[in-house]
Amino acid sequence: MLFADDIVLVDEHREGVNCKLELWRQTLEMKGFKLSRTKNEYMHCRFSNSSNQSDGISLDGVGIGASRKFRYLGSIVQHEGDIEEDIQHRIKAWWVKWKNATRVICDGKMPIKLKGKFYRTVIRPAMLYVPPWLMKVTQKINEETGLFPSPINHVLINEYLPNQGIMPHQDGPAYFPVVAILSLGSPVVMDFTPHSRLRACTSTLTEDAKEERFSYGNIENEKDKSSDNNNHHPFSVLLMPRSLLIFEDSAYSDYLHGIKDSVMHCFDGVVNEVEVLNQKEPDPELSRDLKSIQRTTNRISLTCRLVLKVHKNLFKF
Ligand SMILES: O=C(O)CCC(=O)C(=O)O
Ligand SMILES: [Fe+2]
Repeated sequence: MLFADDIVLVDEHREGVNCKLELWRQTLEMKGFKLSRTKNEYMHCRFSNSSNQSDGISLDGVGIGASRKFRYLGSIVQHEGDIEEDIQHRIKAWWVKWKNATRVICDGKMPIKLKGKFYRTVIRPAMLYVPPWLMKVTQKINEETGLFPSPINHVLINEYLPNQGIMPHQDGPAYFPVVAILSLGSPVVMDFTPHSRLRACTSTLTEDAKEERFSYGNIENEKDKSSDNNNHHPFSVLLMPRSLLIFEDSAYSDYLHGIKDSVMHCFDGVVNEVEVLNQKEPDPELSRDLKSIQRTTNRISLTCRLVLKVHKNLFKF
């Protein structure tokens, strides 16, 4: 039995697709093939956000089902032109491969020499390899921002459960001081708090501020330790899905950034609040009235940075 898959018929108009489909059907049937009515689907793309709707596509007079996305040659194409699902899918596939590879390295029974060989031939090339889809993302960030002096060479991919965040921290001197964070999945609020060396008096803690310090659990949150007298005030940013946050200069060197370990995030007073309230299609996890987010799905972030110096023999077995 012969089987053909992954065929896409494209046209600007519904009539065009219907004609092409009919031609395909007739040609295939002449050669003894059959087009499956259940497996074929059509997708109407709205890349230009135009509102005209398709009336549907039919095969031999019978309508076929509509789809909002499809997989073609390994890529997921979405009807509104987004690439979010594609990226999430590729990250998941990569994680599975990575976990399998690290299982070998962590295997106590494996001789150290063999581990070294496995590291050099499998792990290290995988770590230094930037897949083309990710390269496209980092190149676009480089080109659009013009903030990195050379190509981004480090992307950290984090996945957060709905109650997970990241403790307040600084990214440190190993990186060029510009960070670009691409967010996918659940929206969250990222808090920026001035570094303690920039706060004048720590003895004037207010009760509110003391409470804030412990709101991250047992990690000391330095937020509001004192209201500093040098223009370094805490602030927060709402990170919506598919948004790109870039910070540099004093936001990099003078502030800690963190995300609360909580399923509920309040976005009242975030620096980009207006942008959120103006959104045409609000995120289902976000309540405009309560100015809060109820995190129900995972969040994936791609933190893109430039490592200034890569040590060749960082790990040696
Ligand atoms: O996941 C994020 O949005 C932040 C990650 C981060 O700050 C880091 O990895 O240094
Ligand atoms: Fe960070």
